[in-house]
Amino acid sequence: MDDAAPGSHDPAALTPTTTRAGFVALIGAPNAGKSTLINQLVGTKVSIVTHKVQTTRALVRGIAMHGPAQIIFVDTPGIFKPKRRLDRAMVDTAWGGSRDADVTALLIDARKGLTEEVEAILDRLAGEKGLKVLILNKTDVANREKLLKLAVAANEKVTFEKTFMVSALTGDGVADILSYFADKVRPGPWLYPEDQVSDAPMRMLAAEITREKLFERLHEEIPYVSTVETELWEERKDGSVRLEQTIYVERDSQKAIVLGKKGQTIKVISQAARTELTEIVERPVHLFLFVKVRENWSDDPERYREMGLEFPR
Ligand SMILES: Nc1nc2c(ncn2[C@@H]2O[C@H](COP(=O)(O)OP(=O)(O)OP(=O)(O)O)[C@@H](O)[C@H]2O)c(=O)[nH]1
Repeated sequence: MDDAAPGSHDPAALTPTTTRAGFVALIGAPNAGKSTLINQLVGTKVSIVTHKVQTTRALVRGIAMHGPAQIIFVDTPGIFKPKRRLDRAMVDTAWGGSRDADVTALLIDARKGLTEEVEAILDRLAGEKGLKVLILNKTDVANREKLLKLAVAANEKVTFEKTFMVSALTGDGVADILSYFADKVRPGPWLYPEDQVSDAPMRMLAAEITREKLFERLHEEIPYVSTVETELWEERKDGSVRLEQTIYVERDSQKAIVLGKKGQTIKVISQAARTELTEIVERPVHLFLFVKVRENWSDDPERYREMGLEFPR
């Protein structure tokens, strides 16, 4: 017999279910700890974490399973004052991600407190609709009195349904956030297979890892003008993976820096990326890196699409 009432076209009524699923957007100033928190919530490395700012260029989603709930996190690029075209695209993408989500969570670095950047985000967030929560991060290094003052000040500016205090680094308080979100996402079928922790295509994740290694190795201008693309991801019969990636820079002089003397720099970057990828895919990885000069890539709409960003007009 059909469970649905006669004449009902509500799909939920046709498939009675207790599962829940939905999106949570994490927004915050660069370095607030969004990537660290998502990795902690999901339990697997899906989003790159570095000590440098503005490393998250594309939306990378992590998926957490909590009882019958599937929570899909959108790790938005840090929201900051846009100057270049690429920066504007990142900011627009961040706010777009927030509007599409069931819950928007603002993450604040509690040690830094209400900086000018955070104030600007609060002002804009106050005008946005939807369910909002506040997460004060880095409690492991923040002073307790300051934390409480910060919570009060932020809540005066924006109507947050709840305020959490966590350390994304140690995991302290993170379980509470997960239970809360599990409760807030809507009843409905799961949007991804249960065992799939990330829908970020493996190619993109692999490119992010190599870009992270570039950041770590080259401290100057280079990482900001380079992009990494995975051209080939080949599963081989012997169980290993062959990966070919291209690092794009804007000038020959930058190419020389990335390669290093006798190719030493690129070798170190490649070894570090390969080690990490091998751990993640739990298989031997053969990584081949190429460096190419592509002038003005940051003005090319196609490069933006590859990074999951809208090209700003
Ligand atoms: N002490 C401490 N450090 C943290 C905590 N959470 C994150 N960090 C550190 O803060 C830095 C920035 O963390 P990320 O997770 O990369 O920050 P993000 O907000 O994703 O940064 P963008 O990608 O630039 O937007 C890293 O060095 C983290 O290790 C925390 O709870 N405590």
